[in-house]
Amino acid sequence: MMLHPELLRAARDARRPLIIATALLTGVAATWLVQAALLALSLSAIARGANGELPPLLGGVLAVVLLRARLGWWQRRAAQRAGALVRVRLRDRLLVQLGRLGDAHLTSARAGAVRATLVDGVEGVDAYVSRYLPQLVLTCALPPLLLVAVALTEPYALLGLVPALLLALLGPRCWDRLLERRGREHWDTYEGLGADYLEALQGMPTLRAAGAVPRTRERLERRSAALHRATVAKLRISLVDTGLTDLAVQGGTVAAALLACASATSGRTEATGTYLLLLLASECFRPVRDLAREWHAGYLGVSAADGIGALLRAEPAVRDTGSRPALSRTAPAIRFEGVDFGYGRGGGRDTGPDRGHDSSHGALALEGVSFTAEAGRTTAIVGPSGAGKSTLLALLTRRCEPGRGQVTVAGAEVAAYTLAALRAGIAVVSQEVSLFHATVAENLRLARPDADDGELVRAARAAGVHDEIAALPDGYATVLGERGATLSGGQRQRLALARALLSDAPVLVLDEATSAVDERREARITRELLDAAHGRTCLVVAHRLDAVRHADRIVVLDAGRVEAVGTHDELLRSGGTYAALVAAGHTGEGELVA
Ligand SMILES: Nc1ncnc2c1ncn2[C@@H]1O[C@H](COP(=O)(O)OP(=O)(O)OP(=O)(O)O)[C@@H](O)[C@H]1O
Repeated sequence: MMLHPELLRAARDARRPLIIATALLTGVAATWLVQAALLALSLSAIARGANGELPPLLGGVLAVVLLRARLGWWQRRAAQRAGALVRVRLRDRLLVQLGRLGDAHLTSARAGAVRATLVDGVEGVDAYVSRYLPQLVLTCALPPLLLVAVALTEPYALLGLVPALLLALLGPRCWDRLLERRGREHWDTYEGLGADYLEALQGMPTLRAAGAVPRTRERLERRSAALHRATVAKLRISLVDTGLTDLAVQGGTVAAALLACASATSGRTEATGTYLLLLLASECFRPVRDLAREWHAGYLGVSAADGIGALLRAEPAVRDTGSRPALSRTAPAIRFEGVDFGYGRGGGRDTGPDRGHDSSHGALALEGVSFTAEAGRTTAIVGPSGAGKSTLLALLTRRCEPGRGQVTVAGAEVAAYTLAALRAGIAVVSQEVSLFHATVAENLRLARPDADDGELVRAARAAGVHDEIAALPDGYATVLGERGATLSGGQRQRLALARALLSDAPVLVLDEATSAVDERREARITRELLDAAHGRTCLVVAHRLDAVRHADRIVVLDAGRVEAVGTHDELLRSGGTYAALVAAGHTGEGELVA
């Protein structure tokens, strides 16, 4: 009898169908009792030789059986409705929460573990709520009433029934803690195995290339064996639990039968009373037996409940406390003013759990960063690897908060906007492209569902991918494989660029968005893109400096600080990091750049 607060909270989503399911279950239990009474009367009639009484009694039994079948069908339907409601609402809440937590959470949690919680965990909660809970209510309510009925027939029978019922209900509670622990271990192992499998499948090309497939297979086999052990350990406890319940049920029924016989031979009960006593004693244990069965169905829900609760209560890295509903449609200026940021805990502004920290906790990723990306212009950010370019973009889209200083868009601090408004106003294309198993056109229209075909083509042309789309078997109606697997890396990136161009966002951020495009095309695509994005404020981080030399302004970052700001020619003239980076690029060391 395990009650988990998280599961009870989930049950509130389906209060009405659950009440109906429980009421119908009570109706089913009532039919067993009526059947027991009718059978007792029938047996008594047979014993007395009153065969004439049998037809109506047996007809009654038949009617009760039919009624039970009907009630059982309704009950299952109500329970399924309750379960479906719980599943849908819980998954909705989890998905909303995952959206709130953002990608920062998904970098710390493993995708396979989140999948297990969302799919298998929620299925377990359904079984717990729709099957176990109604049965639990019935088990708590019915046996005490039946004991009263038994006491009225033959009080001595309680001597066998009460201890057996207490043992059946309370005995397994001794194992609850152990069972809970084993359940959690089992769930953790299950989640871990799911995450390992997903990771191995997604990383199969890399594993193959590295010749690591056999090693990975061995690791997965070890994980599978660990899951097997965890399952057996859990089952062992569970079987002790079930065994104890069965023992108490069988023992109690036998004790009740013996006491019923004793009271019949001593003349304390008539034939009808004796038969009734025997049948009622058996009915006392029916809910207990059914509860044990439903427990096994709902057990997964109890194991997953902690993980579900933790996910629902997790705090996002940044809080969505802003109230500005949208970025203006005109291109805004973006300003970084004295921004410090460090990864890790402590320090910084206290607006959420993942703040930039003070320098006492280690090196800052950004320190005193100040510059302006002017409205409607293109600003490039360059610097060696680890200089802080991606961190800067993460602060702009509020995936983290500055420890000191501020980032403003159109004069308002980024925290003043709602997260949805801020992110809708900034179209980001990064190195990692998300494409979905859908047509090319559907993938493009994610950014703007109402875009017409002409707009799709214009965006695709600007991103340098139109000709390749047109050459696909069904052109824009070609279905892409999962994650765009049927395209090359460069094609995927250019599709993502076309998608960003389609969006109405007044700010366009290209974070190494052309890294998979060959060098010859990169500069041309970047130029055409920026032409197409004309009128928007563009921030560009690019690996190869040829791609950003035409930017209106170039901000040079080095070790988290702004080293210089200027045009390509100005920066070349002044020497420094930029000139060194360009020189390195020209001597074939371009990969060190940006
Ligand atoms: N999630 C993180 N946790 C801890 N440190 C991080 C994290 N992300 C980045 N860093 C550190 O912050 C610093 C700046 O990283 P950032 O990714 O912003 O650099 P970058 O200029 O974009 O580098 P690259 O050109 O290689 O992508 C680096 O020292 C990096 O190791």
